[in-house]
Parts: sequence; C-alpha cells; structure tokens
Amino acid sequence: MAQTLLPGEVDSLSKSAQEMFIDGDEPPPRYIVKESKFGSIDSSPLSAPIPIIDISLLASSSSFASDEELEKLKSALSSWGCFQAIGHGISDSYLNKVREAAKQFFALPVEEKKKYSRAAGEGEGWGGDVIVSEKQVLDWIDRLALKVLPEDERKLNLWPENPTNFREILHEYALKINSILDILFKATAKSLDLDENVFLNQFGERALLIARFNFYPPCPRPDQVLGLKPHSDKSGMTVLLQDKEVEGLHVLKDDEWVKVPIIPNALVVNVGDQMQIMTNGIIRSPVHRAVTNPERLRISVAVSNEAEPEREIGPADGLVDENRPRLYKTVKNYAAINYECFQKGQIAIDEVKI
Ligand SMILES: O=C(O)CCC(=O)C(=O)O
Ligand SMILES: [Fe+2]
Repeated sequence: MAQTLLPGEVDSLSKSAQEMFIDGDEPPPRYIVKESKFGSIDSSPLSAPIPIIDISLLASSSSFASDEELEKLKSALSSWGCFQAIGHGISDSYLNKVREAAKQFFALPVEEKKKYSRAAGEGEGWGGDVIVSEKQVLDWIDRLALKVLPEDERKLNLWPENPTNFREILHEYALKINSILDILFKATAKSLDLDENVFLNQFGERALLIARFNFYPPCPRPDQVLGLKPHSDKSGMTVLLQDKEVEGLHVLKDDEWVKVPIIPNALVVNVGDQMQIMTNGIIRSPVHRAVTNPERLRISVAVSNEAEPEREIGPADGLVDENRPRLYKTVKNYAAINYECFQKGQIAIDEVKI
C-alpha cells in the first residue's frame, strides 16, 4: 500500500484487508466496531420487501411509459430511497462478465495491484479504507475507484490492464449505467411534475461518473467488523451490482436494518445526497452498510454520478413553496464538503441544511 497520505489522512494501512485475510490475521483493534448510533452489527436485519421497479416502463421513448410505474418510482424513492431495478436492458451474461473482470483483478497478487495504488491527495486507485482520524473504525474492504466521465479526465494509468478486457468492460458497463441514470433522473423529475431535465441540467454536461469496485475478503469476526460502515452516498444516484451469491448489503429503514436480497439480474439503485438536496428532501438518500462474511469473499460494483464540482446545486424551484420551505443551501463541490465532514465526524447532508 502507498505510504503517501491524502490531505487530512492520519496514516495509511500497513496491510490491505486481503493481506490480513491471506495471513490469517485477527482483525486489529482499529477495525472493531464498538458502539454505533445505528445499532450493533449482529442485531439481525429484517427481510422487508425492497421495492422493485421496471426501468423499461420508465423510459420516455418507450411506448409503454407508464404513469403507474412513475408513481411507484416516486413512492420507492421517497419512502426507501432505494429499489431493485429490473428491465434495465443489461443481460445476465454481461453482468457476469463485469463481475468476472472485477474478480480477476482482485485475485491478482497484491504486488501487482499496488501498481494501481491510490496516490496522495487522490480519491482514485486501489487501496483500503482511507484513514482520516485516529478515532475512525476501519472497514474490512479493498477498493478500486476510477473516474469514467468526463472521458478526458480518466486516469488511465490506474485502470487495470489485467485482466486484458478490464478497461473495455469498465468503459462499456459504466456508459450503460449512465444511460440508465439518464432515464432515472428524467423519470424522477416527471414523477415530481417537473421538467424532465431539471436534475440533469444541475449535474451539468461534465458531470462525473465514478465506478467503485468493492472487495470484501472473508473476515473471521463478522460480528465485530463491518465491510463498509453506515453511510449515505455523496452521489446523485448510485447503481450497485451486487455479488451473485453472497449477500451483505443492509439499508436503514425506519431505524431498522433491512437486508437487500440478491435478485438475479437486478441492479440496486439508491439515491445519493445530491438528489436529496435537489429534490428538497422529497426523496431520501438512505443510510446503508455492508457486513462481512466469515467464509466467503464478496464483490460489488457501484457506479454513481456527481454534479460537476464547480457547479452549484440546490433544491429545484418547483419543489420549494410556502408549504415546503427550502431545506438545503445551494452548494458547490459536495464531494469536498462530504470529505471534510467525515474527517470531523459530521454527517455532510446535515451540515448543508438551512
Ligand atoms: O457493497 C455494497 O453492497 C455496498 C457498496 C456501497 O455502499 C458503496 O460503494 O457506496
Ligand atoms: Fe454506498
């Protein structure tokens, strides 16, 4: 792991989660979750039914575009902030190809993956949890994060060359997800009686599209260690390809953890903070976490968008009136705000409230 530090980073990990797993290490104390306002790890999660939305019924070009599905979308996003997307048009075999490319990359020797290490001051590349405070409890995860759009901002030196089809698959898959995001932003706007481009216009022509490959090695203490701590995404929306076999994602609903089951060929969509801001809180960015598994490794692939960093985003005009006062400030570079808040132990979305 690179020993250079991000600004504000306290120190860096001496071993990746995968190395600790290979060496049979017990998780060090700084990985142990002691107490959390979100409840303990082992309080058994509920199995409530997460909404299922058929994307093919939302596309405005589709002659089947259905008011009923738009209504379902609005209700899913305002009550859960997430749903399982079916009818998205990406084949099962293609999703397996994405999973396979991720699996092959993480299976490379650690020395090989170090070529793609996250550098000082950068969010992109391969590495473990970023340590920003002494008190931070660490996540049992190795992750590869890459910016896919704007295309001229790609850091190709961090894009794996092994497996040989990794770059091509990442490019192609992320663009497919971007088209799904377009449909979702338009449909969300329509479901709220707004012009279909209000959100897309706020994200801007040079909106970011970021892919995160999450790798959770088996962990001997799943009762004490999390794969990913409770968080909400800083994105507009995130589309998550879950592992095909190993569950691990939980979403907080009405203060209870709910398991997100694996539905073959479905993609999990969750709202991010930027859409919570733009919709003036009408749709919610849900708190979620990933748990670890004692026997099996788990891989997920998240693709999310963010507004152009220099662009101001704020509640859409049509969603602010005397009955619904403006809840959020207008903000620029939410990713930086999010990072600073995390360093200070604050929740970013609470800090941008009026
Ligand atoms: O691995 C998962 O299921 C969750 C990933 C996630 O929440 C993220 O990448 O933001
Ligand atoms: Fe997330």
